[in-house]
Amino acid sequence: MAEENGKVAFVTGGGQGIGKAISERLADDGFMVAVADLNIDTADEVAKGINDAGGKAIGIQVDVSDRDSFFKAVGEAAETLGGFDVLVNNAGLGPTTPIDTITPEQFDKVYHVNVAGDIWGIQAAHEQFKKNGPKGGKIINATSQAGVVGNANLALYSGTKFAVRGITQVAARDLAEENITVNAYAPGIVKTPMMFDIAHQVGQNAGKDDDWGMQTFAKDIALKRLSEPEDVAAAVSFLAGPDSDYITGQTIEVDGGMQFH
Ligand SMILES: NC(=O)C1=CN([C@@H]2O[C@H](COP(=O)(O)OP(=O)(O)OC[C@H]3O[C@@H](n4cnc5c(N)ncnc54)[C@H](O)[C@@H]3O)[C@@H](O)[C@H]2O)C=CC1
Ligand SMILES: CC(=O)C(C)=O
Repeated sequence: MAEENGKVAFVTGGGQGIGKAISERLADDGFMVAVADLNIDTADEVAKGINDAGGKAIGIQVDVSDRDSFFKAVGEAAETLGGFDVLVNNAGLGPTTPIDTITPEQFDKVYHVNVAGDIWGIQAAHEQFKKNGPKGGKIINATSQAGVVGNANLALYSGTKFAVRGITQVAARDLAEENITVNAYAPGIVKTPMMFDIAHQVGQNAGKDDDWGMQTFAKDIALKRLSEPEDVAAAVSFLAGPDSDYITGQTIEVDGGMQFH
């Protein structure tokens, strides 16, 4: 663990997968971390692991799709940890949705979590950053390689992740005067419960097993290995730290070389 840097980071979806790795990495970097998740048990467990390792973290329950819940959780984190410097809008839903199967209910649910959730988070963080004066703050949003190039059978998910890149660019312009940077990370095929669910459905739909589903996504990775959550956390560490102070409105692709621009 690095020495505490006196800054507070709030990570949504911090209870598992990529969000867990980000929470642990930012704690290693010296941040006090609010591990925020719909599932308070996993959030508390991740926070406990960080505290046991010598860092400082709290678990907080949040439903990112609910604006009041997001504001309440961010307010609680700022009060308990003594400030607010970085928001990682990481929570997301990734259903497999062949185009004709998408229902209005599914559309509402996925857009409320993946898109509205990011907007509520930006608003709640902005309210706190105003108290920081010229110090500003950093907002980091999760998009995906599927938000850079449309992926088969992921119309709903890909659409939300394209929207996240648009919101990132606009918020970067809107908040720049207050020294608030807004960037995004676009993971590739990461070994998490979300990706294993997608691989399972793709394999099952093709009459194949889960490994075939995963390899279907993995075949275009230039570096020829699937991503660990820690690969993504390393890029978020850069975006949360001072070395990225002159970068805003950008999406960093952390996909082992799937999409090139
Ligand atoms: N796993 C992958 O291969 C990729 C993931 N991503 C993105 O990275 C982010 C994290 O993904 P994973 O770790 O794979 O997902 P995951 O499904 O393994 O974990 C997501 C976490 O978010 C939490 N969550 C879900 N709905 C929530 C809500 N309404 N409010 C608060 N928390 C909620 C869940 O409880 C869970 O702990 C997502 O935005 C995802 O779209 C992007 C590209 C690839
Ligand atoms: C889940 C995801 O973001 C993919 C397949 O890129």
